[in-house]
Parts: sequence; structure tokens; C-alpha cells
Amino acid sequence: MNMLTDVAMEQKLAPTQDQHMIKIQGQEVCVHYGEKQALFSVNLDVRENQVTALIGPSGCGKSTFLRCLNRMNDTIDSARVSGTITLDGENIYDKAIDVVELRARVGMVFQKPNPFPKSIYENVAYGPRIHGLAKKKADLDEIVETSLKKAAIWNEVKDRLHEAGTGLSGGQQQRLCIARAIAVSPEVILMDEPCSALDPIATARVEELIDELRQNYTIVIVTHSMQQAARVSQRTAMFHLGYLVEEGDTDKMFTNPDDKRTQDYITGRFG
Ligand SMILES: Nc1ncnc2c1ncn2[C@@H]1O[C@H](COP(=O)(O)OP(=O)(O)OP(=O)(O)O)[C@@H](O)[C@H]1O
Repeated sequence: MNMLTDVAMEQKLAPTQDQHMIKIQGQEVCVHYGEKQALFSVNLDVRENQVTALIGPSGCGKSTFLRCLNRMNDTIDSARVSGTITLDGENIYDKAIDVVELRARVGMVFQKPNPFPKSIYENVAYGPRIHGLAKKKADLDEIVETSLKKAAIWNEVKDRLHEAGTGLSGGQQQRLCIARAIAVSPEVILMDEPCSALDPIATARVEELIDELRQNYTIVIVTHSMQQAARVSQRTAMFHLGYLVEEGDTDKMFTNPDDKRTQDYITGRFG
């Protein structure tokens, strides 16, 4: 074996600094809404069991990219997505993909808490029931309880499971929506500004929860709050005018970004 090959082998075998596997890989992702192009050749990896924050000024394409990851853009008539997005190496835009199953694997929590107009119990039980995850009532009860516990809201609702979900406070409703997403055992949870309708205390509670959840799930979050991105994420991706400007470790992105646009955005010079 010659020297060069030895070095190449060593590099290949050396543990990388970051041991997290790539869960989702976006390659050359472009999105058009009708004639208008909203995303331009975005290449972005999402790592397993980490929180990836998508940041950037309004209209830069953060939500558009997020929605590509579970094909929510399919629900917008004018939207066209090109490029490749893989989940565990499998192309999620392949014709053979069952979109309902994909959205169970890649769940979503929206900006405004949107519980169904049903009881707290039914909000969480609905997904597992339609996906056939529980054979009997006791199994469903178990899933509901576990999901509410994982979403850190069980203690607040355990005595009122049959009351309306819409009767909870905003912060509780958002945690209920997180429980609803968790109930179908997703692998990835997408969050589109999940705290924007919440007060600072409820926001802190959801942020703590996000940090706990990353042990079991991969999370991608769109946020306008730089403090929130810095607090909850390990990786940050900065978008501007439909382009991915740069992405990297959150610590580095917030202390020593490579791109001036990131520097300007995080220091409040634009956006
Ligand atoms: N349904 C739609 N139809 C047409 N254009 C859209 C649609 N959704 C988004 N766009 C456009 O695509 C671009 C990116 O929008 P997107 O919502 O992804 O940005 P964003 O960074 O999430 O913005 P914000 O931070 O304001 O939520 C914008 O120019 C927006 O006007």
C-alpha cells in the first residue's frame, strides 16, 4: 500500500467529529409557484437526532423548504418541486411513495396551534386509529398517555381528557399538537414557527420540550427568533432570496459565520 492510499484510508476510517447520521438529504432542490421560483438548487442535509434550524428574512423560502420534506407542497396546486430529497436514502418524491405514510414518518407542527374540534383524547387518538396502530382500546389509551407524556402535557390534562382540545391555553394547545404528531411514531418532526403564537413562558416550555424530543426524533424548525435558533438547534441553515446561503454548527453560525449575509441577519442588520 503506498503512502497516499494509507492517508486516504485513515481519513476514511477516522471518526468524524460529528457522529450523527444523515436522516434527510436535499439535493439541488428547486421549487416554483407557477412562474415564480421560490427555491434555487438547495443542498441541505438534516442529521438524525439533532435540531436543524432554518433561518432567514421573510419570504426567503424557509417554509417552502420545510414543506418539501414531507411533501406538504403537493397540496399547493401551483407548486412544483424538482431535485432530490431522500429519507434514509429513499427518494420521497418517488412514484411508489405513499404520501400518507410519509407524513406519518415526517410529522408536522404548524405556526398556529390547530387542535381538531374534538376532545384532548381524540386529538391524539385520531392518527393512531386511522393508521391502525392500536388493536384494542387499551392500546389506544396507552398511546394517548405516552404521547401526552412525551409532549410534557400529561399532568395538565390527565383529568380532563374528554374535554375539548380547543379549551386549552395556546401553549397547551401547541403541546397537544406535538403529542398528536408524536402519536403516530414519526421519525422526523417539522416545526414551522411553533412558538410564534405563544407567550414567553409557553415558548420556554416548548423549547425545553424540543430539546428533550431530539433524543428520539430528528427535528427541523423554522424560526424568526435568533435566540430560539441559538437555544434549541445544533445545526443552522441560513436562507436568503430562495438560496441556501450557508449551513453549519449553530455555535459557529452565531459566532463566526462565513457569509456576510448571515452576519448581517443575525446581528439584526436586515430582515
Ligand atoms: N402558496 C404560495 N403561492 C405562491 N407563492 C408562494 C406560496 N407560498 C410561498 N410563496 C412565495 O415563495 C417565497 C418563499 O415563501 P416562504 O413562505 O417559503 O418563505 P419564508 O422564508 O418561510 O417566509 P416567512 O418567514 O415570511 O414565513 C415567497 O416569495 C412567497 O411569496
